[in-house]
Amino acid sequence: MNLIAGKYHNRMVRVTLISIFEAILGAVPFVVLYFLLCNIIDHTFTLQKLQVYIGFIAGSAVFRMLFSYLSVTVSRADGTLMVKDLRLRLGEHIRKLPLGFFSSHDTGELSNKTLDHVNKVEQIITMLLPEFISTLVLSILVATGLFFIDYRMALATVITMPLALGLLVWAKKIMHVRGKALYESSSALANSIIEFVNGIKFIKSFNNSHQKMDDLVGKMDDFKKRSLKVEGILSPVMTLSGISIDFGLVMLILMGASFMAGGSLSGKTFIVFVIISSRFFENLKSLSINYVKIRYLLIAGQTIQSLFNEKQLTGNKTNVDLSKQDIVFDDVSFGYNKTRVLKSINVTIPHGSMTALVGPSGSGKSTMANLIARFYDVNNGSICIGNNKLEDVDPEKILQEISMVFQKVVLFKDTIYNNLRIGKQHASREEVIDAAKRANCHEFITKLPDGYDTMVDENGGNLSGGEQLRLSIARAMLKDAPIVLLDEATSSLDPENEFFIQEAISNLLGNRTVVVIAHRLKTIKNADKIIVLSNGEICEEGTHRSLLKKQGLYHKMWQTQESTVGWKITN
Ligand SMILES: Nc1ncnc2c1ncn2[C@@H]1O[C@H](COP(=O)(O)OP(=O)(O)OP(=O)(O)O)[C@@H](O)[C@H]1O
Repeated sequence: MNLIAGKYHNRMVRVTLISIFEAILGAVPFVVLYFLLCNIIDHTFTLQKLQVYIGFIAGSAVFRMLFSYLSVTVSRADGTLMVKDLRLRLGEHIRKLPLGFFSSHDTGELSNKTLDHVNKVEQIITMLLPEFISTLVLSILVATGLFFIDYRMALATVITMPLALGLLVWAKKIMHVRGKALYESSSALANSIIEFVNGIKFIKSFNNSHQKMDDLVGKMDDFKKRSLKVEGILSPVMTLSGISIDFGLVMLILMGASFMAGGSLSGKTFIVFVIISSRFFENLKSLSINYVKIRYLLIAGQTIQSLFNEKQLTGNKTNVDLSKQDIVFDDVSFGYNKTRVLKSINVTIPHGSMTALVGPSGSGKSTMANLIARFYDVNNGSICIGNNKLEDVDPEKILQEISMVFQKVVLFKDTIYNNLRIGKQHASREEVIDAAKRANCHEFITKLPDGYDTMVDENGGNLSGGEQLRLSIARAMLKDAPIVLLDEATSSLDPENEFFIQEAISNLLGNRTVVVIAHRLKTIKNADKIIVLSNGEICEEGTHRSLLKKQGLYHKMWQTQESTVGWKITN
């Protein structure tokens, strides 16, 4: 709970104290009721006493209302602050997790944890916990009072408690197992809904909507089944626990009657016990229901905690200069899982150069780029930029120094202008336009209905693939980072778009260190260095000419591409 409450931990103590005061005030009517009953039975009741009792009850009611108001407002306000802080901390934590975490966790699961589960924690903090504490303290106070009046009768009152407690422990266990499964089912359902909505275009294009809808209905059925299972088992247990609490009243009456028959209990004490205990039992029942609710919602807290337990990338060096430095792979091995994808990579990517990564599909080109951006940490060896081992550097610092142009461009539902400014948050309009011009975007942007203020549809639906790619290059220009990772993706473009993009890429080069993941060798013919990967190992490196001379894999790939497209080698 400490991790979840964060810096608002003390505020939880404040809410607890207010609830305790509220409970103490709640005990006043019980005490007054006790004296009133004694007076009535003893025939000592007077109007004066009645006025005092009414004064006490009214006074305690006013204070209780005040505390109750305080408890609600303070717990709501604190709860809202706490939940806001929790969401921010959770977001911040998730942001710093390695990319591998996201491949092994569904979007639905993550959105469920950050939205729904956090709401459940809020429900515990703002509503259930104050009420639970207040009822618990009140029950303890009343039980203590009853013990002072007559310990035998008090024992009779609580004699069925172990049974009720045992049932509650059982309910807790059921909650833990079935509740967890219910949460998992709800995450799976959320994930399917997100997948369905995001992929609707593809689903429709493959005429697959019925099958996907069936999957979705299946998940809904599973969720319904699990909910019913939880309810179906929990309801009888809770009812049984309620009955066992009520049974305490029967025990009380039976034992009271036997004590009275034996002459060791007065009729007055007997009546006091019967009346006060019936209120006491109601309290116990609400306590047990709240306990089960809290236990159920706490599973949400545990899932949030497990997210906090995920290991972030280490490294806190921020005061380092990563510009004008070589990138050095020293005996690097890496695998996303147990299978090794990169094996003993030793290579230097010289600063200010254009270095191309080439090789068959699946040979590890993108993986090498992922490691430079430190989306993952290496398993063996090290990657250094200058003298700085990446593992020691703050991951955010690394990302500040790197621009990335991926095949799959992410555009947000916002204006073109704001989409470009993601490269540099505080860029002026002039800077944005200048970058757009250098990335060959300006012309097509100015032809759009609202120019730079045109709204981009979600995922850039109203822009062509080539236009999206050029916007992505403009972003990188604006960011002006010393290292550029570029996934060359011009193969699917028409010649005009390809020309514009090649020109934009040339403008991006400058004196930056550019690492290009190349799919077509023609585009990287003039690279300063070409690294040829095969099956996770470097099999050749050099310039285009030297590699052709070697007559190795590069030569073979070049010939294959040449014969496919019909190019002529001009050197
Ligand atoms: N997130 C991931 N989790 C598990 N395995 C992965 C992941 N990403 C890539 N791989 C595997 O790692 C290997 C190398 O993939 P990588 O994307 O680096 O190759 P590539 O040379 O860039 O391929 P391509 O040219 O097709 O893009 C492949 O076998 C791939 O299946």
